[in-house]
Amino acid sequence: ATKMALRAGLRSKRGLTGVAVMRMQSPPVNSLNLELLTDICIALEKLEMDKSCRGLIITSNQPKVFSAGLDILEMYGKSPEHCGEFWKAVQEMWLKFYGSNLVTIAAINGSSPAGGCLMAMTCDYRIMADNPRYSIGLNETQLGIVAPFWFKDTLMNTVGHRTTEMALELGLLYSPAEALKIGMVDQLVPEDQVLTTATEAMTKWLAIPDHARQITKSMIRKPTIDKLMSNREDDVKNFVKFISKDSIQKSLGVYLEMLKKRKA
Ligand SMILES: CCCC/C=C/CC(=O)SCCNC(=O)CCNC(=O)[C@H](O)C(C)(C)COP(=O)(O)OP(=O)(O)OC[C@H]1O[C@@H](n2cnc3c(N)ncnc32)[C@H](O)[C@@H]1OP(=O)(O)O
Repeated sequence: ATKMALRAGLRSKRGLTGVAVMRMQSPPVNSLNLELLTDICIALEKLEMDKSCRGLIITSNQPKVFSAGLDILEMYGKSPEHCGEFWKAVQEMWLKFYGSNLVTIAAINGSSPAGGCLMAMTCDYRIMADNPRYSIGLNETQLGIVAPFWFKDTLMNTVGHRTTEMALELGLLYSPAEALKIGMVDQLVPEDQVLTTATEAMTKWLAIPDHARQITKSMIRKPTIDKLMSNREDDVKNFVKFISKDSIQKSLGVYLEMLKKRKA
């Protein structure tokens, strides 16, 4: 099954060219498994190489959810080898998005916990549906797991030091209004206007000459990217060691059960 729809080189009625729209469609909740992560990375790599493409809007084709974050089933009851491969794919996704030369806009049309929030925060601009039922944030500690330093860095670069302490230690999930207040998202709009607003915002970003914007973006983000680049292998080892612990596996199992019970 295709996990993603991609429309590159989109020409809208308003004459916006060179903008791709990536719609995640991995039912039910766009949890980021190895397959979806790989598809996303390949698509982004192709767009980066396509000289006619200058911008990317990422959104969801699933109702009510942008992305449920990392697929817990990729980390629960799996071999250390599998966990290592999975983590490399998570790193790759982050590196590609955070370091992208394209203008990237997240059109967040549903809830976006943990890895979903991380993915949105790698973008240059975030527009979220103004629906109080939706939430966004890095809730890892609520699962009994610890977000790695580059999740923390991304959050810190987005909302600042003190807010990161509260958000990350408490594993807070924010309503769209709260997320706007702390700067986790940049704009709230009615649900049916998320994509059109993203297109409007894109026009503004594309008015800036690419080379000037790209060099500026790189200057701001490079130190954070370099930190992971020079620690990639250790980061994989740390993840595998941490996630393989009996106590952590037990926490993930309890959390998965809670998700199922909540549904019942
Ligand atoms: C150790 C180093 C750090 C590792 C870092 C990890 C970062 C992460 O991203 S961990 C993942 C954290 N994600 C979450 O906590 C989100 C959990 N999901 C939800 O809160 C909700 O599903 C939702 C708000 C996203 C959507 O709610 P909705 O009511 O529409 O759907 P549900 O009925 O809850 O879910 C449907 C179905 O999907 C399963 N599921 C949901 N999220 C995940 C997930 N992240 N991984 C795997 N599976 C997930 C859920 O259990 C349901 O399954 P069943 O239909 O089989 O019951």
